Amino acid sequence: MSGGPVDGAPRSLRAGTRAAARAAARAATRAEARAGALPLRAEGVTLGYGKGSPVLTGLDLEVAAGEILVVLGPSGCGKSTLLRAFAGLLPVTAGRVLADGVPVTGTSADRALMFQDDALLPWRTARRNVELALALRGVRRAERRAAAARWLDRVGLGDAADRLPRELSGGMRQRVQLARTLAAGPRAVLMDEPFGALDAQTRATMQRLLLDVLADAPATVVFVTHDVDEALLLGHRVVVLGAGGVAAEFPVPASRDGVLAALGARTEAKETV
Ligand SMILES: Nc1ncnc2c1ncn2[C@@H]1O[C@H](COP(=O)(O)OP(=O)(O)OP(=O)(O)O)[C@@H](O)[C@H]1O
Repeated sequence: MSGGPVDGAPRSLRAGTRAAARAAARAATRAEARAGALPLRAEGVTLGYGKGSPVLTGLDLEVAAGEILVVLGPSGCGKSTLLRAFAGLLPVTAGRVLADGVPVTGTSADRALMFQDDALLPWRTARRNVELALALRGVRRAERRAAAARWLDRVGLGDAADRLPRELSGGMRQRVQLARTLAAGPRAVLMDEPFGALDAQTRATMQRLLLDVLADAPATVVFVTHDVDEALLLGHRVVVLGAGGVAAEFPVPASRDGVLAALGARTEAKETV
């Protein structure tokens, strides 16, 4: 007997079945990885610095596992402050920040932060910058090199692995940062205007790269930007922060004009806020 019905089927049907099986395996891997993404939640959160008046008051915000939530809002409204609280770098004055239902009391490798500023160690090559993140995550020395090489390849920098940060362009350095951030397998990524300093073309490349990489290694993302188009391109949902808390919320696709109106910006005059 010649196996099951697939073996007896015409060649095109067998190929189709194999392709379907591969697609199912990919979907299963993605589902598995997505189950590892970290749900985040702010419950009645008040945040501030020292004795000054609070920056955010009684904020309620939920970020589902695997969701890309983009946070917009005028300068100084507290976007970075919110990210710091999710990262565990800033304690709440009131309320609770929860990751996977557990109160956040400090930093964790599960929750990675990526800034606009170039935070690479200047004396380490691109590869060794990525390896450092893996070492901090407890990856064994023998595996670090191969994993770092894979991630640098993934962001299109396989040939630049042995260059120092000063030998890389701004866009290349941000790509190393992205590789370094994601190589450590964080379950949530908190991104503070990560592409804000890049030229339009490099920025578009990075946006595509981020979505591409997240499709293979899903994580929950909270992404702060001033760019409405970037928000609508990347986000599953957009939240606009106003004085003290959430001023408006939009599922994506959302109307660009609606988001701009919530920001109080004049549609015809403003691309970014
Ligand atoms: N380390 C700090 N100490 C004291 N005040 C701070 C500190 N960091 C931020 N603030 C204040 O908290 C408020 C919110 O700042 P935050 O950086 O969160 O705003 P933002 O919305 O991210 O602004 P931007 O869009 O300009 O980056 C501002 O009034 C800021 O001056």
